[in-house]
Amino acid sequence: MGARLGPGQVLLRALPPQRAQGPGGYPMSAGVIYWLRNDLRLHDNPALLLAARRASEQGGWLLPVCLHDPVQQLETRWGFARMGAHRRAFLDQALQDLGRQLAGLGSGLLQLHGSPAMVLPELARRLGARRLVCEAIAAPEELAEVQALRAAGLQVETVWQSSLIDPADLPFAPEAVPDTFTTFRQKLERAGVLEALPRPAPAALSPLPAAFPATAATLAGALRPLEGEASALGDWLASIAARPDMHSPAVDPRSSFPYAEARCHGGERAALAHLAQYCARGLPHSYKDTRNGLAGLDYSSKFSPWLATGALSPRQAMAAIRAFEAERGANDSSYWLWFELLWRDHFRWMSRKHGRRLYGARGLSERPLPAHNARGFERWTEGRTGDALVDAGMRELSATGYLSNRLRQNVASYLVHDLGGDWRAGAAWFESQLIDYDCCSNQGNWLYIAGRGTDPRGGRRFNTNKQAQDYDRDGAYRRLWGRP
Ligand SMILES: Cc1cc2nc3c(=O)[nH]c(=O)nc-3n(C[C@H](O)[C@H](O)[C@H](O)COP(=O)(O)OP(=O)(O)OC[C@H]3O[C@@H](n4cnc5c(N)ncnc54)[C@H](O)[C@@H]3O)c2cc1C
Repeated sequence: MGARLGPGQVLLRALPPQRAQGPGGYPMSAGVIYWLRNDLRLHDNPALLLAARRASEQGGWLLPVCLHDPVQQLETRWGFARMGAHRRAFLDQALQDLGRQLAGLGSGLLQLHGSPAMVLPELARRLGARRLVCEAIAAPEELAEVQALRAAGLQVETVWQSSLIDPADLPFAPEAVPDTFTTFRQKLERAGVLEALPRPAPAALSPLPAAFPATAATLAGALRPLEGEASALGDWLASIAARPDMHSPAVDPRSSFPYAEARCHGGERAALAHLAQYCARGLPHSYKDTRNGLAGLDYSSKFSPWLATGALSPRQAMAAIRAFEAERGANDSSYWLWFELLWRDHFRWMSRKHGRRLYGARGLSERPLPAHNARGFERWTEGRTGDALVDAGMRELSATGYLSNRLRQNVASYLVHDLGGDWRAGAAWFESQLIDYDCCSNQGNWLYIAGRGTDPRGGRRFNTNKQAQDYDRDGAYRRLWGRP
């Protein structure tokens, strides 16, 4: 199955004849599809718990599914694939881990190739299911995906679970969240609002559909589901099963997040092990002093790649930090982890509040449309701008899929304010490259730098020479990444 085939083509070619149907085109059967999105974990996953409950209430099966949408492989308008090789490789690690974990609970993970609107309703029909549960994501494309499933007749339940603070605990309506971060944080802290407590992982899951032509073990084989199955359902599933190009890039040993090493692998087990060792080594006590570092694993928490894929829940991370504080004392640094995780929350609420407007060229501002400096942008992506700090950062990003916050700020500012480039091209490049790509955090931070978001200060311009003096005085970082 070629990755470039559109989902429509895939289905039209591959579908076997329809089986007998019940009302609304769905045969009657007790079963629930759990569609995994950015929540690739068992711990603190209320959506999975709800799906499991629905399945057992009906005495039916539960099928965990994740999709590889070909849209991710298409070229953006800026001339590169939406999901680059590092992101794909890290995600694949996370899916393999989850597949094994689900198999351990007597279930499995089915990975399919296609868009949600094309694949999920058809899968439901063929399995005789109508119910689907997934996490809620407050971003335009993700909302449209759910709408399309409902329009296709599926009974979709979504569960909001990606923020530290539960929506019900906010001291204001989610639609009225203050636009400025400081006001948001202060109101929460004055009201004594705390993060929601993480929910335990399920101890067992309902079985896979009986009609399903594969064992849990073959399903857990991640990208090799259903080969050689003879039934029509098996043929159909095999024909749309994902087999993305699996060339994992070699990871540069200079990386601050060497995800080729087991300790930094994608997936829940590595995430939880990382969190445990981060606290056991006392690093929350020094976070605020080290967080502006540029190279190495320990200068910041490195939670973000696991948070972005959902392998780590922010509530679980915060629970570990609270336990650390209870045992070893709180200080400014451990507080600052909460502070930064609140930034992540704030960008989520902003996306939920302002919706599509945040994704337009002007953002929330009335300022003229941004220009696109095509040659400058190309030099920027390749680390050939002539600014040593920016170039070093851009090389690290494309060689490893990770970049420190300090350098993200500098390279973003340089594109927007020094090269006069379109912030959307920069955001799209980050989306393609970052293994911790998170739609709300990425969009929010780029808008913030470009002065087109909710921050009242009208943008941030970083003086990269001064930044190099302040944060890379001895030039070690620029030397480290001085060559590709
Ligand atoms: C232009 C730009 C684009 C960015 N794009 C992303 C993105 O796609 N995904 C992403 O997770 N972060 C993004 N960030 C935010 C930040 O750079 C990363 O979250 C951070 O570098 C991740 O490393 P860490 O986990 O070690 O962070 P730490 O410093 O240890 O922080 C702990 C956690 O707090 C949260 N956090 C910290 N800073 C921010 C911030 N500025 N905005 C939102 N959350 C924050 C993250 O969840 C992070 O994991 C972006 C920043 C900039 C300036």
